[in-house]
Amino acid sequence: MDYQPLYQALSAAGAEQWVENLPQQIKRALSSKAHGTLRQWRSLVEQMPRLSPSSRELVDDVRIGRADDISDEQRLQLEAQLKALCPWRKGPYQVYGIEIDTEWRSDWKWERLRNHIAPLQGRMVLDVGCGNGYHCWRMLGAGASMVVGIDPALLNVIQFHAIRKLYGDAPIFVLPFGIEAVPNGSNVFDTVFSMGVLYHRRSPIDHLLDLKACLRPGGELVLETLIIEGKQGEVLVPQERYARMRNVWFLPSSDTLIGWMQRCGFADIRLVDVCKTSLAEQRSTEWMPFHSLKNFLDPDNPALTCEGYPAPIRAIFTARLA
Ligand SMILES: Nc1ncnc2c1ncn2[C@@H]1O[C@H](C[S@+](CC[C@H]([NH3+])C(=O)[O-])CC(=O)[O-])[C@@H](O)[C@H]1O
Repeated sequence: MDYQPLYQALSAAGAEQWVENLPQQIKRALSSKAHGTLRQWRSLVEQMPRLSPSSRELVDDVRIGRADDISDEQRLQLEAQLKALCPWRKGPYQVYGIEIDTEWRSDWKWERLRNHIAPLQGRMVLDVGCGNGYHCWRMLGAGASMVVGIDPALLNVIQFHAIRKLYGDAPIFVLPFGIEAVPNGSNVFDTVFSMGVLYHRRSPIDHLLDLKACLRPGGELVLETLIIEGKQGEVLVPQERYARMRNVWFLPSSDTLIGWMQRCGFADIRLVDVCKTSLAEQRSTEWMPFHSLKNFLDPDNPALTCEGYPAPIRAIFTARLA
């Protein structure tokens, strides 16, 4: 992938210090010898064909090309290549007539927030914990001038490379590391998204401060996370697992989280959506055949997780950096 447009945009925006290290950071992560299957995944993407899609839709879904752009044989081969990158968690994607039916209906989350955020037209956007980049594509579709996603899970990054190859050149990049690898002096983004990440962080306040450090003054934060119902000051710290996930730390009430955001210096904080995750939004599919939400809830009481905690409720907040 040609990262030059990314380096140029970041340098022009004033993040020269990051750009100095970025090529090394990317190279190191994508050639990690500690990761057994990484080389296999990368060669799978290399073997995928460079096609010319007759259409590219990003506004209302992510749809690249049509079924009749390629032969049946080509489609079967492409489908097998994409399946070799399973499990696909975030999507859905339609590519050359292949429906990648992912574990999550990530498009539903986008629907819940799209009318509440500052218009992305011409904005430089960072999506922290972007998964395989599904929402990054929707951000590009909403007119962002450049979208940078970051995610430390390498299968996600490789899935993004696959979709990016099928789509063709575009100002969209997914970088193979977490928020902690973004250095000081990267406060160049007009909008920063953090969706589904805060509860994975052991220090939620530091996460909010890290997000703040990526925003230019006046920029917008879009924060989506698991919450609990409760008053100001209430927060759930699961004893061990939450909905079978080991790495879940802080589930605040919405008022508690608003307090944390205020304390971190965010202004105009708005709670724009609260939604109980349904079994239709997160489920096992042909493209993610493992256990999903249904298996993580109490079989006798779907209002509870199998550990006895309140079942997942997700909230979306917007805020501005004063
Ligand atoms: N330190 C970190 N820095 C950045 N990303 C991280 C970090 N730790 C984990 N992640 C990444 O954050 C993503 C969270 S998933 C949300 C995806 C998308 N945003 C969505 O809203 O659908 C939600 C979930 O699976 O619980 C994963 O892709 C991790 O690899």
